Amino acid sequence: MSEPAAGEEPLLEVRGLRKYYFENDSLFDRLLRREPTSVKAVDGVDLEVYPGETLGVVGESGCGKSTTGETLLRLREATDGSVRFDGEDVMEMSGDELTRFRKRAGIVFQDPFSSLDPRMTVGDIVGEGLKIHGMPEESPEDGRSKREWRRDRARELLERVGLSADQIDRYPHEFSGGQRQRVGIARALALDPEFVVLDEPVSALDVSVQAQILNLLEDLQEEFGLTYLFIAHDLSVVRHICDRVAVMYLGEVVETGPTDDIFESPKHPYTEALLESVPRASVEEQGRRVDPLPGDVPSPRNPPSGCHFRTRCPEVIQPATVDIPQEQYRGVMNLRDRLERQGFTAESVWETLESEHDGDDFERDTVAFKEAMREEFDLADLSGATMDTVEDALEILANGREDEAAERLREAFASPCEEEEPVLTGGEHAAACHLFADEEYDRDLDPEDVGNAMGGMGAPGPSPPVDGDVDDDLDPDGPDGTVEADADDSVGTDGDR
Ligand SMILES: Nc1ncnc2c1ncn2[C@@H]1O[C@H](COP(=O)(O)OP(=O)(O)OP(=O)(O)O)[C@@H](O)[C@H]1O
Repeated sequence: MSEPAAGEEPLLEVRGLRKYYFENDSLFDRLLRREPTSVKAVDGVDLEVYPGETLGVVGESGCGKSTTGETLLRLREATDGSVRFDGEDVMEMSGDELTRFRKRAGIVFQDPFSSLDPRMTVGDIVGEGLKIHGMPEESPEDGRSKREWRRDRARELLERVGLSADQIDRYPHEFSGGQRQRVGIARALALDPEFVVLDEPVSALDVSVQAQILNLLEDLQEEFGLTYLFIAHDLSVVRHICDRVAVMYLGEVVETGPTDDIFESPKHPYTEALLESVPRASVEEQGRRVDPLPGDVPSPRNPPSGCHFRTRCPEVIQPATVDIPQEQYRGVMNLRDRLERQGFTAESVWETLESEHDGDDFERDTVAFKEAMREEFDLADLSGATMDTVEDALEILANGREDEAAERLREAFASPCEEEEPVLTGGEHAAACHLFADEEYDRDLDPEDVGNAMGGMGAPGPSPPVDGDVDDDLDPDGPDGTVEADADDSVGTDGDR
C-alpha cells in the first residue's frame, strides 16, 4: 500500500470504458429474426491507478468488476473507451508493444481450481508464460538449457509464494485451495509484472487462509513494487489492503475515494448499504437487524433510467409535490416499476384472488383487489392526496388498464433521480448521486432507511448468461466459480501462516 504522491502520473488510466455483451446476435438468431440485445456489463468507467498503490473495485455480484478488470487488460475487447498504461494507449497496441504490455500487466483469478489446467504440473503452469514469451531470450551462460532455466525460475517462484520447490511436478488437484491460489500468484509473477489485476483472489478461500494470501500479496507488493487493482465484493477485505476504492453498481463507478474516507464517511447510499452489509466484529453490532435491500437488482440488459440505483435506493428524491416517508414512496415506486416492466397483470391478481377462494362463487370485487395490492406493496399507511392518487391508479388497474395505471403514478410521483444520470463529482472523494448535485435537498439520513439496506448484498445479482449466444472472447485461462478451500495452506518457508 502506498499513497499517490502529488502530481504523480497514474500507471493505469481508464476513461469511459464500455463493454457490452451482445446476445441473440448469431447468424441463427438473425435467421429466426430475433432482436439482438446488449448486456451493459461495463458502461462508462473511469479509473486511475497510481504506481505502487492498490485500488479496490467493489460491488455486488454482477456489477461488472471482472469485466472491467479483464477488459482493461485487453483479455476482452472493449466496446468503447480508452486505457492508458504508463502513458501508452493499450487499445491501440499490437505486435511487440502488446506482448510487452502482457508481460507488464498480469491477472490472478478468483477460482484457484478452474483457472489452473488440471493436466499441467504446477511447474509447467508457472513457467508457461515464460515459454510463451520466449524466455530466457539467450541460452543461460552457466550451461543450463532454457528449459532448466525456466524450471529453476518456477522453483524460485513457488518458494517465494510459500510453497516448496519440491512440489514442482505435482498437479493442481494435489493442493488445497490456498495453495492453488499461491500457484496462481506465482504464475502471475513469472513475467515480473508491474501491475496485477487481483480478481477476488481470496473469495473462494476459508477465512483463515484468506488472511495468509492477503499477507502474501502485501509482501510481494512491497518486495517487487507492484501496483494492484483489487476486485472484491466484500468490503471488509478491501479495507486492509487498498489505498483507494472505487464502488461499482450496474456497470458504473458510483463512488471513489481514499479507503478511510469511503469507510468513515461514505457519500453514496449504495456505498452506505454495502458498508452496512460488512460483518461486524463487536457483539452489539452483530445483533443488528439485516433486511434485504428493497427491490431486485435490475438487469444490465435494461438498466433503470437516470440513477441506476434509484430502484433500490433508501434515499430517492421525491418530486417537489410529494413529501411522504421514504418507505411509502418506495412502495408506490415499486408498484409503478413492476407495472412498467410488465412484472404482473391485473388478470394475474384476479386469478390469485380467485384461487384463494377455493371453489366458492367468486365475484370480482374491486375493494378486495385494492386491498391485496396495498398489502403487496406496503401501501396501507398512505394518506391524503398521495392515497387518493394511488387509489385512483389501483381502480384503473383493477379494470385491467395496466399502462394507464402506471402513467397515473408516473405523472404524480416521478423522481428527479430517474430523469438524469448523476455524474461523479467531489474531487478526490467523489460520488455520482443527485443528493449532492441538488443543494436544496436536505440530506438528513434516517438510520432506519440505511438499516433496511443491509444484507441485500447477499441478494442474487442479475442473471448470468444462460446459453452459448454470448460473447465468449476471454482467454481460455479465464474465470471463475467457487471452490471449498482447505485450511492447510502453504508448505514453504514463507512466514505468513
Ligand atoms: N460472456 C458474457 N455474456 C453475456 N453477459 C455476460 C458475460 N459475462 C458477464 N456477463 C454479464 O455481465 C454482467 C457483469 O458481469 P461481471 O462478471 O463482470 O460482474 P462481477 O461484478 O465481476 O460479478 P461476479 O463477482 O459475480 O463475477 C453480469 O450481468 C453478467 O451476467
